[in-house]
Amino acid sequence: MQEILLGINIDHIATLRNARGTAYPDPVHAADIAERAGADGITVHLREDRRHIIDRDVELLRQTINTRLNLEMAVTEEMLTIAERIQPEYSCLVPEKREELTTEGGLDVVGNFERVQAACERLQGQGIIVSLFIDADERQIDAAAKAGAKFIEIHTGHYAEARNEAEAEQELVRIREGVALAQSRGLKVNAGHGLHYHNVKPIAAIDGIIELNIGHAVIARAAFDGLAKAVADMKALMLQARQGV
Ligand SMILES: CC(=O)[C@@H](O)[C@H](O)COP(=O)(O)O
Ligand SMILES: NCC(=O)COP(=O)(O)O
Repeated sequence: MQEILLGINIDHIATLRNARGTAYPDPVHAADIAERAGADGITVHLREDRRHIIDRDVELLRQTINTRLNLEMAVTEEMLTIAERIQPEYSCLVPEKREELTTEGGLDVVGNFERVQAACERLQGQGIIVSLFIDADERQIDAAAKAGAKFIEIHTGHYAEARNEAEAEQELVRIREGVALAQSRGLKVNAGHGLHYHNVKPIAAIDGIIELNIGHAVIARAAFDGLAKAVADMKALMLQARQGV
């Protein structure tokens, strides 16, 4: 049986921090906990609007991560320069729209071929492994291979957002076929986006997928799994104060 790896996306630790402008919760601390719990890599998306992860986080994570840093980024000169300076193990090129709540689809490698190819060449020339975040679409997979990327990350958002079982099954078939096609083109395959505790198993079962990148659902689950202790710790502190401890 082939092993499957888990990359944990910690963007939304930073979302929570930035909501109050505090120094906590700290993505560096989150990465440490995730790694100790078995994460095989840490993923962050440095968005152009810096709505969650900021440059300082990426710099500190680069110094502290013990597994691998996967830097998700738009294909812009600004981000390419940052990646060259930070030297993540992986750079995942993603599409970005300023007004979107989260990434809405895969990168259009066909429509931006020269730009993506040049970015692959530039980053891989620096020893950074490039992954292209794309839909399970034959034309995009072919273009990704032609652009020289070593990996693709198949966008599982359409599967995650399926409105019924038939739609989910249709998306699963598309993803399975995409994985097989990508492998036949010499690409290594990761997957991610919108995966959670109730929809991950059929994707994780697909042979050939090397790693799943999962963030939002894990951070959301952590809030509830940790809530009872957090409340009890606060109450204990207050009672200690009344007892003069
Ligand atoms: C590329 C991808 O699927 C996710 O990493 C997503 O882009 C994360 O960004 P947000 O956390 O802002 O949704
Ligand atoms: N590339 C996908 C990712 O990093 C995590 O996406 P999500 O689980 O936060 O939707």
